[in-house]
Amino acid sequence: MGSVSPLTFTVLRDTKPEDTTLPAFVVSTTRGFLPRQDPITKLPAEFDILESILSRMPLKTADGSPGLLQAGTLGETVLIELPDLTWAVNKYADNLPLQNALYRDYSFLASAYLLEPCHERYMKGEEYGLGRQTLPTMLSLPIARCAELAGFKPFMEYAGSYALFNYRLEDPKRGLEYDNLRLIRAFENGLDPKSSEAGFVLVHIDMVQNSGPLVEGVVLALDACAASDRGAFNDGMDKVATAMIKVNKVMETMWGKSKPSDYNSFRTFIFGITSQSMFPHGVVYEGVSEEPLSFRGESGANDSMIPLCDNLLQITMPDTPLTNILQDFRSYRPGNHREFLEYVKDRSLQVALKSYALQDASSSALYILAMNQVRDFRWRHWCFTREYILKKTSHPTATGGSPIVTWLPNQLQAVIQGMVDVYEANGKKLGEEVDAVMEQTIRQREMLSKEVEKYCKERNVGSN
Ligand code: HEM
Ligand SMILES: N[C@@H](CC(=O)c1ccccc1NC=O)C(=O)O
Repeated sequence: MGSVSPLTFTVLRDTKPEDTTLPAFVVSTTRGFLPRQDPITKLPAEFDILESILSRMPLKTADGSPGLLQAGTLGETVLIELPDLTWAVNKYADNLPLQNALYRDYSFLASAYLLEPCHERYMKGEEYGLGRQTLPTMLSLPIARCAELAGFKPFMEYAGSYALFNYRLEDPKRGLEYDNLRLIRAFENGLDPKSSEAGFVLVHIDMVQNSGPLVEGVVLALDACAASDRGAFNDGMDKVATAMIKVNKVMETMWGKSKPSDYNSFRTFIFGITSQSMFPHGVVYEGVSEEPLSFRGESGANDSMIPLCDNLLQITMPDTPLTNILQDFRSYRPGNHREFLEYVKDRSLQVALKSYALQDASSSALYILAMNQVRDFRWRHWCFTREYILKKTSHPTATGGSPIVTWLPNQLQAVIQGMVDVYEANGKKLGEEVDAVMEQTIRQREMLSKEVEKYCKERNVGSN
């Protein structure tokens, strides 16, 4: 009676790269949230026509010549050339990493097909207007099938498609070094590795390649807390903060690798359906559903590193409609990522990680320093949003469908508040390093409030 059985979750140490019966995405201490093996680049021969359309698709193709999106002929090309290849998708049903590659490729084509008219208007300096409202069977049927097999919704996602399953190594021997990374698929100029589209995606890969030690730190902190092992707990928390320092350092390279002035042209193709003016009634997936369907678009909100930290550290978000969007985003990710995040959330509560940390001054300081990395990430992120989006476009919703001015600050203010609460609960006596961090944090809180107020006024939007 009374004892609660410990929750368990298996994090891979060996990613079993040759095993095609496991999904492409399984969390590990070595590759963290990256796929178990580098993404498949070459589809089986049955899909040659899909490959052909995708390689002709980008505004600028691999050989530098203008592609179908530049000519505005992608839609008609799909309708004329692409047969329904669902039978071929089924033929490879047992190979899950291959299904993931098919899902990536069909989702690129589906997004380009749906948003091509918006891109044309954007290039003429007009509003996005409406996208195509129907996905025809040669796209809807195979994407529904491979998405089901690979464990995704039938619309482009951050991990399974656009970002984390969209890189290849130019020289396999050099591994995941930034300069050795190339995109597999692109909408605009992304096949040129120096382009802003390539830089935008590849910086995400470069960050997530540091998530293995983050996962390791989280597992260590949880297990040590359960065993009341203070030394090991502090090591785990330190590992978490150190991994996030590295992630944040790489994040800073975004400014140089992807220019704010280039962002909005390839961005058109990564919008979703949910809460977007381009798809006011959803999209009809012909032959899949009588009712129109709606999915959120591409977003880093579907990355798993920050939700992992939120769940471990028990960061409390306010009870607002904005927080509901955050919860909804958590369903747009590989199944195993989702299960791991749920496990960490439940286990952290079960072992009362936060109160365990606050029972000891050194653990409290480490807890604040880990939170500080989450704050640092979200603050830089707010700066990105200001420079790449708010200063460049008045479109009110982000690609994932969240309100552009207020959503990110909802979470950033919550982290800041969490830090202030822990600092004050410790009588502000956690050493000089923490004092300096808190001084900066409180200054930032004021700056953020003022900025958000200014943008809300300018754009005539409420604060939540
Ligand atoms: C130029 C760079 C970036 C811009 C302009 C940008 C923009 C945005 C926007 C507007 C959102 C709101 C969500 C939505 O789509 O509705 C968002 C969410 C998010 N993005 Fe980014 N992002 C950038 C880079 C990154 C990078 C490099 C990462 C790293 C993984 C990232 C991770 C996230 C996360 C975790 C969220 C959810 C925020 C939260 O939980 O508070 N973003 N991003
Ligand atoms: N929500 C962002 C885009 C975005 O979030 C994103 C999209 C694809 C891949 C990574 C992303 N990273 C950042 O959040 C936007 O509205 O532009």
